[in-house]
Amino acid sequence: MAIVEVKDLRKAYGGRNVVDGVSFTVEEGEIFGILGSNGAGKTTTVECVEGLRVPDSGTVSVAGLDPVRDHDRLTTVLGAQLQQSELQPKITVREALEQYTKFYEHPADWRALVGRLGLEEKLTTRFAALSGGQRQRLSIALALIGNPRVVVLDELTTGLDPRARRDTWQLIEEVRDSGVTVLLVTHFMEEAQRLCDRIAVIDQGRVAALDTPAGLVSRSTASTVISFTPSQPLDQDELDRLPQAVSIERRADRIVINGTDETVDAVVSLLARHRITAARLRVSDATLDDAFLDLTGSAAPDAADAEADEHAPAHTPAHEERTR
Ligand SMILES: Nc1ncnc2c1ncn2[C@@H]1O[C@H](COP(=O)(O)OP(=O)(O)OP(=O)(O)O)[C@@H](O)[C@H]1O
Repeated sequence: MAIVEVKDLRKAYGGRNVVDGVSFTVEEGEIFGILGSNGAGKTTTVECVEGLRVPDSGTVSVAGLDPVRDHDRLTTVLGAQLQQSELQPKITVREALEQYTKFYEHPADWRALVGRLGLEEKLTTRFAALSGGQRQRLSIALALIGNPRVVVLDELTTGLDPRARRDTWQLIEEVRDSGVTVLLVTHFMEEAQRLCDRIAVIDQGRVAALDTPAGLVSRSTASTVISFTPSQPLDQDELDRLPQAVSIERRADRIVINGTDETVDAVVSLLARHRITAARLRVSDATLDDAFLDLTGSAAPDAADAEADEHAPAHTPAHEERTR
């Protein structure tokens, strides 16, 4: 059963459509990913779901509620990840949990959440003294305090080191396993591939594709990657004529080609024709990065982008129209 329904959502700023007819539904119990490059319109989309921005047109429904019109009731079904700026640096973990508990009529027991999220030892620690990973744990705890049916996590693991990121992935899976639907906004291909049941790839305000991670990879035209080191130089014109090759890269002495099984057959014949041997020949399935490139025409946003974002100024104008 769909718990979030977004239909033909549109939002423009300064005459530019930043969300341009986005539609998707999130099924109860899934981790649904919104994946896209910087500025693709991901946050604007989920903030419309959270009722923090007012759509220009289109409809959004969360458990049957209109996020803007029914905002008070929405907070009982939807938990949003805390923005760091919303907590005082001096507040302790315990104080934050107690304060948030008061916002809800039927809150979860914060002590149980603290146990689940491994924050027991940190109850008297001030927010400013928490590590990035601990802040994210607190952020998840605060999003879950109202016993929501859906949580929205926007770039939750940006800025975390790989270990803390993996720990956070496990927590997100545990949240889903406890019956809460997760709407996850991310830059990270690996994160999307590992966690999401389905992914909407957003490109320039539109849904470029919506499928399972495996479905996105297999529907991309470049579903296979072949790489090898030829024993003699290969003529570029001949490589360019390979059927269904989406990209051909030379990396030092290696050639890496994204294509299909037909491309692989053609590479093998080409090598045989010229009596060229291929050292360290590898044929593998394409990854979500390859599919992303194929679907959006731009390279997958990588960790470096995300780390850089951390230090970029937040979009403050959006908050002017926040409804809470
Ligand atoms: N309140 C606003 N006023 C003007 N422009 C805005 C506002 N909010 C967002 N934008 C612009 O809309 C576009 C989409 O922004 P959005 O934050 O939704 O993208 P995003 O996919 O979440 O990007 P990122 O990954 O960088 O956060 C961007 O070009 C952004 O600068």
